Amino acid sequence: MGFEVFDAMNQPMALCLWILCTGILSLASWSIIRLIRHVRLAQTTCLPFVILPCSLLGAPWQMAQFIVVPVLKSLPARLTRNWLPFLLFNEFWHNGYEPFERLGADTFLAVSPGGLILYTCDADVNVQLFHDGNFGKPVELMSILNIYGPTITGTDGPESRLYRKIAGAFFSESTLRRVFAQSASGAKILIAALMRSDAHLQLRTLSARLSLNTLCQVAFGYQTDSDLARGLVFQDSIPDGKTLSYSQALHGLLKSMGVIFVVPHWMLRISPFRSHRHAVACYSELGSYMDQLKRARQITISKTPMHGTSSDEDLLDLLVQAGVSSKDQSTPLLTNRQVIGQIFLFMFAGHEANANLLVSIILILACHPEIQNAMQRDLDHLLGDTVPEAWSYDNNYSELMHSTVGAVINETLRLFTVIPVLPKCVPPDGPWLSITVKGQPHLLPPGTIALSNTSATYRHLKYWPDRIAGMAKLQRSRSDIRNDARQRPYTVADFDLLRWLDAGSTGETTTQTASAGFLEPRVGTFIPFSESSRGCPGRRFGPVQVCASVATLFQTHSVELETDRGNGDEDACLCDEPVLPCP
Ligand code: HEM
Repeated sequence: MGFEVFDAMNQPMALCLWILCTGILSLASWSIIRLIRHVRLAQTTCLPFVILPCSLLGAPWQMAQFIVVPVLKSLPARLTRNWLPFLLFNEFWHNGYEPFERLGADTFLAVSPGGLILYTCDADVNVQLFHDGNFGKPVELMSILNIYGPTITGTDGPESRLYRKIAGAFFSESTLRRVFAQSASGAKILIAALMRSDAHLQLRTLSARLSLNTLCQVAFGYQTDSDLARGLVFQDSIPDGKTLSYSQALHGLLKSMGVIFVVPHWMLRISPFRSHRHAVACYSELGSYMDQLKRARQITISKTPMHGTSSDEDLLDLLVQAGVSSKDQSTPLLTNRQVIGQIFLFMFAGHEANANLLVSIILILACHPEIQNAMQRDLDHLLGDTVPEAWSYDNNYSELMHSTVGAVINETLRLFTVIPVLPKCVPPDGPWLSITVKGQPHLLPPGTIALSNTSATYRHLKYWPDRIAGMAKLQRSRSDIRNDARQRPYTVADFDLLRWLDAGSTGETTTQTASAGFLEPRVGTFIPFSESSRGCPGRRFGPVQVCASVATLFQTHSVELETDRGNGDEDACLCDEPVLPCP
């Protein structure tokens, strides 16, 4: 009797244990079989490869890394340093070229049970990935952006090309004129906000609000300077029927995209976590803002048939018109979901990178007063005492971009690259594709993901010799520096304007060329906006916006590091008088 009770109690537990063990064993066998298969595939390419326990892009790693990475990092570095960096997406920027250097290859495959990923920082391979039209975009990685409808980025092939074609007319010279003027006007409002004593704690938020407001005014005819002024003091106006302002909804959503993408929305609504309920509120309120925006423009267009003639068409005109039938077009080119999908994508892609770039510039200038001083000298020379309202894209932009201002923007884009890796892929249902590495062709199997690592390319000494950090290295051995993450010889220390300004007069012309003394980087070595058919459509919009903002901010004001807090922390703050004289 006693034994029967014991058996009965343990049967469920034994069953669970058996299922667990069988599951683990099956998963392990499946992983080993797939790994062997992928290693064989990697061998056929004749490229160097490194074996990883899982794929950087796989869902299991994405979910488990927050627990596993601290454990792996606590192990002796010699056990992990040759492979772990290739699994740490968020550290690609920090690591720069170092993991490639350690491995001794600029192009190699990472092989795991999840598949093959090509990592490269070789300029020639970058060029092939961007310009060979056979390489596609791994849309499944980008489908997180399709939360309101299919987007230009979350699709590939003819569909993505259609969205691009519709939006293309917006990126014209007349738009750039508006961007320049609006950015200067917005930056004046930002100055007032930055003068507040706690502004340095909100630099990123303030910059994002400025950038979003500029984009909205120029691309969607939405928001005003007064909205910006209120937004920058966190007194946004919230219309009746809403609980969040438009920018609160968008920025709140961008923080929680993952959860919105993965978890059913009804679950988020009843979740005990406030952050979940907030995420879904941001999602639905932003959806409602975009819908209202679209409907209002539809009404305007239908009432004024001449509205949106080619010179004054904004992006919203183009998208809304593509979503309605007309005399020439009996079936609309875009469905409602496709229109809203593009509005969302452009709202996101059109302001985030600019905002981050402006913040990086402000911080880097605070770290380098001598560079700030030089830039202000150029601003004095080019703009004198004229007010921003008197400046224009036609008269000032090109000159500014060939001066220290352009050098600051480019050097910041190089060292603080906004997107640390650009993904491409060999289409899973297509043929093997060839890439040439150091003159040798290699065939990549279908389904291979290719990551062009811009952070590593921009810190590759072959393309970007470290003229300043080289001096420091004379005093410390390279391996000392490499093993001490805090002392790495790049980023802030490596910020060097003369690369861009003195290009014609340095030995760098062997690898790079110069136009009117301003560096034109060798193709494939500087790709902040990506290239070719999937390159950034805002590649001119972004610099125009940032250039006008920087000129406005720094013509009359300076930033300096606030170092008197006694806790060793340093922040940037804005001063109404130039800290350093601008002779
Ligand atoms: C400094 C500012 C900017 C930087 C550094 C930047 C950078 C980039 C990069 C690197 C990509 C390619 C991403 C990839 O291949 O995965 C991209 C794509 C894109 N960017 Fe920008 N961008 C900037 C500003 C803008 C602006 C102002 C707009 C629009 C007004 C914009 C709209 C887009 C769009 C729609 C895409 C997706 C293109 C596609 O998937 O085919 N960007 N951007």
